[in-house]
Amino acid sequence: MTSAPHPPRPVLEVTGLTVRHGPRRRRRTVLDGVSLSVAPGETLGLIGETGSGKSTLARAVLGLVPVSAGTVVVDGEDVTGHDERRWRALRRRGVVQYVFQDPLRSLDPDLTVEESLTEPLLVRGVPRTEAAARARRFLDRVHLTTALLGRLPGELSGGQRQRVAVARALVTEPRVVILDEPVSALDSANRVRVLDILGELRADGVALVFISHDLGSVAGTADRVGVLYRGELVETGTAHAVVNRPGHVYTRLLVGSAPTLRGAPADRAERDRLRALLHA
Ligand SMILES: Nc1ncnc2c1ncn2[C@@H]1O[C@H](COP(=O)(O)OP(=O)(O)OP(=O)(O)O)[C@@H](O)[C@H]1O
Repeated sequence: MTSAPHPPRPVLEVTGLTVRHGPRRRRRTVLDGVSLSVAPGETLGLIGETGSGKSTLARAVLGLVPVSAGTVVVDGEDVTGHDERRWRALRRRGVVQYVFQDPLRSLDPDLTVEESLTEPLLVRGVPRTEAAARARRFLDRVHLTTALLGRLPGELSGGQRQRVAVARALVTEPRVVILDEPVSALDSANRVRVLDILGELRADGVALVFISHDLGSVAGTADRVGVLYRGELVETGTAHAVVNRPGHVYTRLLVGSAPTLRGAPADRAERDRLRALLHA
């Protein structure tokens, strides 16, 4: 008798994550008991309106904001109680990487593309020739030519810059890459290109957390979608299920407001009804 294969161990496991901001008497809960997990090669889309806590969740996973309760386990390592020294060591190993909405935040304006791509490797002790070879390989991975290696970020188009930022996140061969609104600053042609590249990464076994306020960008790329609403994860499911059978009122409103997702958008009266329910 053959036993069923074990599901792969998640590379990111967040359990009951709670983040509160502000001084004690005016403390606000920004994330409230959020639990999620991402498997190798899986893309989790995280959507929510502005202020719902998406960036806070990403920052908490990266040790950039203090966690009030809950745990974060990255590649089997509980990082919740890590001090700054252990975080630095983890970041240096490049296990988790972060790509910002604005690639100029991910890239040093004074470093050439080649320097941006080799720097994370050189600090880890990778020999220069190997780092240079890897930089070329990952530039190719994001469909850019080596002719760009000598350019500064300011000498690239927005779409090229974002692809360099993705390549830089990938050179350390991370287990998890968190992309915070990676396509929202791009025009539609570049948006499609970057989304295609993210789709291709799945085959490499990299786990992606793709954060966006736009369900339309996420639904085509993500295997599963989580919906954050006012700091709570109100819904998770396959992209197909969330789009076709949204459970939470907020998700129904999101789906109803995105005409390209399911043919016709919900009519105005239906959207007004859902909005009224949300704010009741
Ligand atoms: N350091 C902080 N101190 C106090 N409040 C904060 C802090 N950082 C974020 N917040 C608040 O936490 C809430 C969630 O913010 P967050 O940036 O995570 O939202 P978001 O979903 O990423 O929004 P956006 O889509 O606009 O980037 C917001 O109300 C924000 O004002």
